[in-house]
Amino acid sequence: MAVSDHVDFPTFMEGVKKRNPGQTEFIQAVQEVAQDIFGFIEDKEEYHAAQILRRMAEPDRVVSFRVCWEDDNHNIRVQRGWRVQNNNAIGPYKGGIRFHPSVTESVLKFLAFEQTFKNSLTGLPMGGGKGGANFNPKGKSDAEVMRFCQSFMTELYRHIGPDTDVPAGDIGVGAREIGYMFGQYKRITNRWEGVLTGKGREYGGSEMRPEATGYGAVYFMENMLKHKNDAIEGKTAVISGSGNVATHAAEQITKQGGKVLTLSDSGGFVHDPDGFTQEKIDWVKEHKTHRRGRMSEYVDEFKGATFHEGQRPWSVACDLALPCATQNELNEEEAKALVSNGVMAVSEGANMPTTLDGVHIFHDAKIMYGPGKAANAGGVAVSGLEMSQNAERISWNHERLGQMLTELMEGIHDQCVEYGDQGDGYVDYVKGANIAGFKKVADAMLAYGVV
Ligand SMILES: NC(=O)C1=CN([C@@H]2O[C@H](COP(=O)(O)OP(=O)(O)OC[C@H]3O[C@@H](n4cnc5c(N)ncnc54)[C@H](O)[C@@H]3O)[C@@H](O)[C@H]2O)C=CC1
Ligand SMILES: O=C(O)CCC(=O)C(=O)O
Repeated sequence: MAVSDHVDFPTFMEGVKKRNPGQTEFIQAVQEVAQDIFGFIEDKEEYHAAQILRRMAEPDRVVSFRVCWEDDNHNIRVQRGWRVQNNNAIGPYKGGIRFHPSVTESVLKFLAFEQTFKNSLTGLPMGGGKGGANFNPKGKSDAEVMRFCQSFMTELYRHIGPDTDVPAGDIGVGAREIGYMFGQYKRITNRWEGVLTGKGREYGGSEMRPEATGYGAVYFMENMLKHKNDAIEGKTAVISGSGNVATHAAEQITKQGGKVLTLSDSGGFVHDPDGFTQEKIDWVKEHKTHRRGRMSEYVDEFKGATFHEGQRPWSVACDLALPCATQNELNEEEAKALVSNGVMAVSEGANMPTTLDGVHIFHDAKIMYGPGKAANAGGVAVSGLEMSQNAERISWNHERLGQMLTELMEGIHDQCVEYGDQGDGYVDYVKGANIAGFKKVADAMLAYGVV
């Protein structure tokens, strides 16, 4: 193979910006990974010569399609759907589907890129993908959501399959939406196969999948603390979001003897100084998932709590922080506030919730900082186990899956330490996750030659 010119990091990023104009989230995600990978491959000519990072930052394909549906008033609505298939070097494309008005091609490309590294870290055979639509399920009836999901799957089904691409849930896509989409896939193809994960338990879903991302993010936090001979018990935690990831993270912090002080939604955050008990968390789950209500209503139900309209929770003093809502929800100023209030550790349940400037603040302060691609990998890991169970036509019990999740998160933590230990007692978990995730995918790509 010819020896290539070594492109340096700034030149590489110039190219990424030029080829992806205006795709700020995608550029941000690539930059965060590339700065570590350039250090790692500096003396490794084979990765340069084969243009591995350049190829990883160019999705295998981006499918975009029209999603047409009829609302309850018989108006015809038109939305745009996408599936980004980023990389399948180590297994079928795998990653969630997001329904939210903020969805763009840039957002889905960043998520599919991140997913490639995350899935590699799990050690399971899964490539990276992500999909979604700029559809807002908020305020829609069940019948409207069903018609949208059916229309979305009527196009998506031809691009996916149990050995090709296996989507799952993400923001705005939970058990209800997965049910409607799986039903439509089965109806069109006349095949019952494990083409989606996060399914209901009655029809092939896995035990522990609903809990896996939030619990996993707390297990990652637990592992970071354990590495420093510390524990969650007795610590206060600030959590953003109030969806699947946030409520399960809150539940697991509480189970381990921590005190959760906040939860939030796009309207603002609730501060409950008495802590979110299991009873309160169950109320939030029911309120958000079934009544589809707002967090502001929490203070009518539980006295002593306050609602902070239009604000995010990072100014509340805490030992632990878990951003579990969405991308770029924790900026430089907010990171500074957390650090000056004495935060010890951050574990990201959401994907890329901290801006690049915010990440620098955490690094400079040398606090324990677990990036999403490592800390929230428990969800996709249990999805991988759902695929295995579906393929074997078996189902494992809650206890067994709980044990497997615990071990998977410990394994991910240990890989981060292996590649991120700075030798002075500080572990750069971002660097560790980026390099460990990169290496497996890169080596598989090298094995395939130029494809
Ligand atoms: N569901 C899963 O298994 C996984 C989810 N994630 C990530 O976790 C995050 C949350 O996802 P889920 O809990 O599944 O979604 P969800 O739809 O269950 O909940 C999303 C939560 O984020 C809040 N939110 C959305 N936009 C917001 C904004 N602009 N400001 C403040 N809050 C906002 C919503 O109110 C809601 O509480 C996302 O970043 C997602 O990509 C990561 C790994 C797996
Ligand atoms: O379970 C899955 O396949 C998707 C999980 C996901 O979208 C994520 O890890 O961000």
